[in-house]
Amino acid sequence: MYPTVQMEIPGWHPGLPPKTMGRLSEALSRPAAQQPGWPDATQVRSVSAFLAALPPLVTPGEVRALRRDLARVARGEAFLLQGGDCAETFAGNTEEHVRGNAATLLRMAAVLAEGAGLPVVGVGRIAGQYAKPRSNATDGLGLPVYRGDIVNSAAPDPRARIPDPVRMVQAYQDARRTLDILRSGRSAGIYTSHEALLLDYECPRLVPDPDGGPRLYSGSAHLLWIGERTRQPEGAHIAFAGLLANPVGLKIGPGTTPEQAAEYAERLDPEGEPGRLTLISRMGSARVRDVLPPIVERVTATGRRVVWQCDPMHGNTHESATGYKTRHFDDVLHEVEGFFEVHRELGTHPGGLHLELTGDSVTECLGGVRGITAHGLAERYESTCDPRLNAHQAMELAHRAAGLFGR
Ligand SMILES: O=C[C@H](O)[C@H](O)COP(=O)(O)O
Ligand SMILES: C=C(OP(=O)(O)O)C(=O)O
Ligand SMILES: [Mn+2]
Repeated sequence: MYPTVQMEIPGWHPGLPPKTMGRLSEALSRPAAQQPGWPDATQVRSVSAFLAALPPLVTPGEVRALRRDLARVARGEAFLLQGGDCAETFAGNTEEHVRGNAATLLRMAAVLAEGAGLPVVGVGRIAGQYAKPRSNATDGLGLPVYRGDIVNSAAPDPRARIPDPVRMVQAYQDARRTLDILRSGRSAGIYTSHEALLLDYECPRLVPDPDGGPRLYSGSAHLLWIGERTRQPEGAHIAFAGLLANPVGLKIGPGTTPEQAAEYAERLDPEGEPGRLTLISRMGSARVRDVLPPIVERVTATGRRVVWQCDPMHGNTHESATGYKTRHFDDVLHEVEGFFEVHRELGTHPGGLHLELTGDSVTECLGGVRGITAHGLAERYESTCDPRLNAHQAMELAHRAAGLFGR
């Protein structure tokens, strides 16, 4: 188990009414997993205060539009396609990269819309996907592990791995620039999302509901999700997600019991609002057909309409014979097929896909019609964390998934 930290309770948040501040403080009084060991707490406090004074990246109006769209997905009237880099990087977020990822997502959305006969809601893992939870505290070289550009640098140098809170400001600026690129292009209709992992970044981005509602809007992204490694029921991340007016996602791995899934649904969707919660299953191709059905049945029995989304990436990771962290296209496809089969049998809506992909011609995942081999991975392996489908593999998956609707 990775050590948890006790967050510092901020006393500085501008504009939050005292009652709300009390609920945020309660959330942050819980143990928070996967937070960096910042070397200088005073510096974190001043960076957080600086971040809190910066304008939101997304507006409550946009967030409400996504809530309406996800309600349609939950009712079976639309499909959700979410995808992008495992880890965005400051250096890698060029205009070409951002436009390439968005264009790939839009092309896939068109294919899926035709296959499903439904509108597709497009959400990027973009404009903020900078923080990474890790399995181990050190990497293969024995250095403190890379935790995403918002925390430290991937460079294999002990000094570069020291968490630097100023990187949170750089992440905000990079996200703003990415959004500007998205909003000025054909990709303008894509919503943003990232894992709500780094609480020192997420908390300053909260704003009160302009209509006086009890929940807080995150100005950080339209949709935030809680990861597999930080979903401890009594932990800070789940409590944080419960405060949000934004729709929230929750990753559920093969260890999740049906009872736990129902408890998450009750906790994160207390009002039973269709689409408020997206349950993102990442079971692995060998487990999805066994593990997912009782979860879907149990959550459906609570009367809630969640979005069921399949992440066929994170349960299918292995090391290649040539030493690369990779996934095989066939395993990814097999998990997607299993997900569709489960929902067909239960009569529930296979609501969406959650993918790590890029428009770049990288060689990070094996297989696909172009047949990337273990030796071919070295050609262009650029991810700083998990392997992504390249544009060809992503389109191939979209075509195969499009063929699964109504079968
Ligand atoms: O993106 C997901 C996780 O951060 C990632 O799979 C963890 O990778 P690790 O097992 O190499 O730490
Ligand atoms: C960290 C991730 O996944 P998970 O929490 O499912 O392992 C991710 O989506 O990058
Ligand atoms: Mn990942």
